[in-house]
Amino acid sequence: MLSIKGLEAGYEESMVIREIDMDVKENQVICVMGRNGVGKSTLLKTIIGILHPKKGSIHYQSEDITNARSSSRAQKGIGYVPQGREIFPKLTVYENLLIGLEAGNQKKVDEKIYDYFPILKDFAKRNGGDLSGGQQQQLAIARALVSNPSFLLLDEPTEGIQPNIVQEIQDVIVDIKNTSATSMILVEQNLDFVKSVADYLYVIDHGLVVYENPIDQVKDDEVYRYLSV
Ligand SMILES: Nc1ncnc2c1ncn2[C@@H]1O[C@H](COP(=O)(O)OP(=O)(O)OP(=O)(O)O)[C@@H](O)[C@H]1O
Repeated sequence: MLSIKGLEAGYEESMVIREIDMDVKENQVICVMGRNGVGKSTLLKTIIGILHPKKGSIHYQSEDITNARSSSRAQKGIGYVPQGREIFPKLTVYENLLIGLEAGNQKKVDEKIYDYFPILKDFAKRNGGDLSGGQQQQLAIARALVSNPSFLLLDEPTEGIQPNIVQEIQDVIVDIKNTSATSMILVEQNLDFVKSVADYLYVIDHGLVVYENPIDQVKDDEVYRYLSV
């Protein structure tokens, strides 16, 4: 479904990700772990098209999207939840969701979004900036889901979030996996969370894949070896 080959990307002269190969199949949840600053967000930004690769290719549903605009990737069904949420603080919760609709081909906000995150219905008229961090994260995920993506990129959705909301986000990811064909790449720091949602794990270090395994073959100590500072 998504195939990345020999991907290299970075900022100006600095190469951050180097020679990354990754394959994601339909309905698969892939997790990417790694220490701070190793290039996880850079990888997602390159997949969604905010950054253009210096080398390598990205194919989505057999189509070469290596040089496609990010708006066209969104139209093709790739949704993105950036690190730090990036919701619009002066717009209401509902208006934030409408912006998510513009990215895709859906016409209205599916009630399922409110089944996932009931607080967004209760707080529909509040400004996004007045929500708690956890509620903003729910809004950021919902904003990506309203366009009914076939592929979802999630950048550290549990970072700094209270445990009950982490649990809700986990439940939503598992439900999407169980009830749709949607695939995901999830950047995450929490190995327990990863093991509860993922099918396959990649660990990145210095811009390279240094460890990969199906989740049922992942050994915690091997992963922690790459995560410890
Ligand atoms: N806009 C930018 N311009 C220049 N360098 C950047 C920019 N954004 C990130 N970097 C650098 O690229 C490297 C990788 O950053 P990236 O955000 O991809 O790491 P990460 O693995 O997602 O880290 P974290 O876990 O802290 O979010 C870091 O050295 C960072 O300082």
